[in-house]
Amino acid sequence: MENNGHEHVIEVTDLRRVYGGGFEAVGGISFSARRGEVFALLGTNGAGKTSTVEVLEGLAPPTSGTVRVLGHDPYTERAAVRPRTGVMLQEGGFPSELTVAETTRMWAGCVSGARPGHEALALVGMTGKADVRVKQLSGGERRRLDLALALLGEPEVLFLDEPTTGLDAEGRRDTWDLVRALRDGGTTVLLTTHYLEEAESLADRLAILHEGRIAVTGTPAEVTATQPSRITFELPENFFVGDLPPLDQMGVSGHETDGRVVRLRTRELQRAATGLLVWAERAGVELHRLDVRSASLEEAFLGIAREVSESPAPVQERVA
Ligand SMILES: Nc1ncnc2c1ncn2[C@@H]1O[C@H](COP(=O)(O)OP(=O)(O)OP(=O)(O)O)[C@@H](O)[C@H]1O
Repeated sequence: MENNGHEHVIEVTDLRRVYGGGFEAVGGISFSARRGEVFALLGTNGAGKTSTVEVLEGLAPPTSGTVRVLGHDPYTERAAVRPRTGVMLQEGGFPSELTVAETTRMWAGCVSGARPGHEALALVGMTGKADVRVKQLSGGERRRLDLALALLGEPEVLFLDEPTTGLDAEGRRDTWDLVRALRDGGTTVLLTTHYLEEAESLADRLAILHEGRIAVTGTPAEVTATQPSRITFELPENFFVGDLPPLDQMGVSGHETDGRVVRLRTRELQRAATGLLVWAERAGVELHRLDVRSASLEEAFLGIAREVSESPAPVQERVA
């Protein structure tokens, strides 16, 4: 299969991975990523992200199901896939006595058509560290070196396993900018991360894994929309929730009170906020500590993890 334009570069269908002792780490998941798309795999610890990515990278075969990368089976057709992919592992594990430049040169020797090492180092802002030994690098600098090595072959598909772990805020933003630039240049990126802000900011689409299954998948906005938005405020003395207009008519689906603090949940944030503010204006009431916010991916993540662990059967592919 040729992969031009918008065809799927990564296709995972009913993937299962069962380890030696019979433990099912990945329980039949399906997702795909197009050319020039960032797809994020999120999940609780032990959810099956690495077990999935290892199969995509061709490091292990699926127990059942099919996986295609650039139209090929990454395990049985490794020679066709490997030169077109870049892999950034969680632990680079390079000889610590080598300098950054030596490491880059050594790695470039294993990559066909590698770009010059200094170019890869420049992409990740490591030009000034070329002569430093790997063992002297900070944790964040090692992650940048790992990324530079993954970029040596100018890959069409890039696997990034927790790429910004250990990076400071600036390093994280730099990596995000680089991933966006690679994506805009047509690279397909499969990202695993524990930073929900990272997924929200970078991913075109994402899937949240829980106990080896996809609990929810979609764009960050679609996944976030599975959770209600919230309005919080403090009612002044002598006012009670019963003084508010009927909550259901404002699109409010639920509420809690804690002393004078009122929390409203709604899936119609604009309608609920307008109803509340118009009421306050007319009643001459000042709402202290007013906070109006859409659900974040973090709330969606926590909500889904909670919901799935409480329900007997996982909810598959709730958002198409
Ligand atoms: N070789 C193995 N043999 C048996 N079980 C394994 C093996 N490797 C991983 N597992 C188990 O499979 C499950 C999924 O692990 P995996 O590393 O894929 O999760 P993850 O989502 O990447 O987690 P984390 O976020 O903690 O890195 C875990 O329960 C883990 O203990």
